[in-house]
Amino acid sequence: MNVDEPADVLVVGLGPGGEYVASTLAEAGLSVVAVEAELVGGECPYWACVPSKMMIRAGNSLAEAGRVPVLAGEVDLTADWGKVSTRIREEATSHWSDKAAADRLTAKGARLVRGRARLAGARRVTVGDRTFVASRGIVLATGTRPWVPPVPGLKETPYWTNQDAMATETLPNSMIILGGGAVGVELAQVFARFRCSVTLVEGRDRLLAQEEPEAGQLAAQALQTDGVEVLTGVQARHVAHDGTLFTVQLDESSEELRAERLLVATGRHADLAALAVETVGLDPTAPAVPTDGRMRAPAEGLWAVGDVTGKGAFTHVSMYQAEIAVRDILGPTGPAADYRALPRVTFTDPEIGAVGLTERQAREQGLRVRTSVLPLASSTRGWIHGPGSEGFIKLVEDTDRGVLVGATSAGPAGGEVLYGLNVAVHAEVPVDSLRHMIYTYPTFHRTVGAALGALR
Ligand SMILES: Cc1cc2nc3c(=O)[nH]c(=O)nc-3n(C[C@H](O)[C@H](O)[C@H](O)COP(=O)(O)OP(=O)(O)OC[C@H]3O[C@@H](n4cnc5c(N)ncnc54)[C@H](O)[C@@H]3O)c2cc1C
Ligand SMILES: NC(=O)c1ccc[n+]([C@@H]2O[C@H](COP(=O)([O-])OP(=O)(O)OC[C@H]3O[C@@H](n4cnc5c(N)ncnc54)[C@H](O)[C@@H]3O)[C@@H](O)[C@H]2O)c1
Repeated sequence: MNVDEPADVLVVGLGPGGEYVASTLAEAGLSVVAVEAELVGGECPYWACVPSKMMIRAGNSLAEAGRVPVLAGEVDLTADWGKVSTRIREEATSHWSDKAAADRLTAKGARLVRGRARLAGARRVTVGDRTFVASRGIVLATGTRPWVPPVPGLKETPYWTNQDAMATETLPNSMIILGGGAVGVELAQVFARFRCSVTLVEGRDRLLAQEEPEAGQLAAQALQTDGVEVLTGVQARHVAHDGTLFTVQLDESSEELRAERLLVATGRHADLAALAVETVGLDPTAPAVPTDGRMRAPAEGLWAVGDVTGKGAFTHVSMYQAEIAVRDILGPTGPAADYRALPRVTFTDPEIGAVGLTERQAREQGLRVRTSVLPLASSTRGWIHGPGSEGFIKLVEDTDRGVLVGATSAGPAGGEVLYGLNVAVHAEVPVDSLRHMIYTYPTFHRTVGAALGALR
């Protein structure tokens, strides 16, 4: 007969959020059982942020070299994907081994259990035929999986998800990407820069649909400059694979796309049914685990952090929430989770950084707003920079309070320029104060000063 195995805290899923919670609580002396079905570290280091940003760094170096003839002379350029895939295999993922991460976790005192966990009532979890019981509670940090749309034929084909794209040692000559969110646009640009012929299909009327319309337009222009065919406002109606090529039929047209590979980047979903959340009274069909400001879920002894909470599928959100959950468990508690100044960066070239609300979201919330949009090219730094200086600063001000509630900084280093805007939105720095700040000359971020003056 199996005996219940006790712990203070059970952590289910060891992506960035779960790993932080498990190791910090163990280091603080709690008895922690940490359960992981795949790799300790989760999506980010092996299949997502880190390898994709390595690809982007490589693609950007090609693009920058391509700008040399305008600025500095001649280059003889040969793109070699082997260098990228070797770096991902050897430097980033150690051949997709989590030994270092697992050792780091257990060295801090957590007990690592490998397997897929299911909830089994309050404070109870099963992994295979073992049952664990937590005296303090359970932290769910199980992330999301790719969401594959119900397009007829698609499921029967050998389509790629982000995992295949990160692991590939060779690039196809041609690729269709379904989905023009962050994954789709970042990878479309990388692959195109490595001479793959890419068609990007986005069902909504613009790329990066959750961001400002100007951001989507800029991303589309940048991709087209790199040779990507960008199709927006169209859905795949049927997908087939003949053993060599994919065929994608689009709606409202007789056009058929053909390519060697098909990457599905149509979003992600949390599988709450697989976690048996109904055993603790939660809805297994919900898109996310609901959480309060302390990352507590509405069930006894249950916390959730990361993508599974649906508060923003970003590693920095997961880490932020993990810290709040740890503080709630160990004490003393600090400020509650606050997503007003949620920053995000799409790492295309130009980078598209954004924080807080878009203009539309602000207006939908009933705020009286003033906005401004200024192109970087009109600034001294943009003009000096020359090729590759595309971008803009957009600001959204709540005029009643005189503070910025949202901003976008797109351009070279747009993700770094975002930092100042992130502080302004988070700390509610008065616009009047920002307007009288000194902005370094000649920087890209100096356009923020000009955009503040242009708020209408
Ligand atoms: C291609 C791509 C690029 C990205 N780039 C960025 C970026 O540049 N910046 C950024 O901030 N974000 C990026 N993201 C998003 C980022 O990867 C996620 O937000 C982040 O990984 C979420 O972390 P998490 O803590 O929720 O756990 P995850 O990383 O999702 O890991 C969850 C873990 O839980 C495990 N698990 C699930 N169910 C169970 C179970 N029942 N039992 C045991 N274990 C289980 C899984 O095996 C997994 O290891 C990117 C995503 C993709 C797909
Ligand atoms: N730089 C970063 O921080 C970064 C990079 C990559 C991913 N991420 C995170 O990962 C998550 C997943 O990214 P994603 O790009 O897969 O999802 P997403 O939800 O951001 O975008 C998916 C896109 O696919 C489109 N789509 C859905 N069904 C479609 C269909 N049948 N045909 C054509 N288009 C369709 C949607 O309209 C949407 O624009 C994001 O939420 C993001 O937070 C972050």
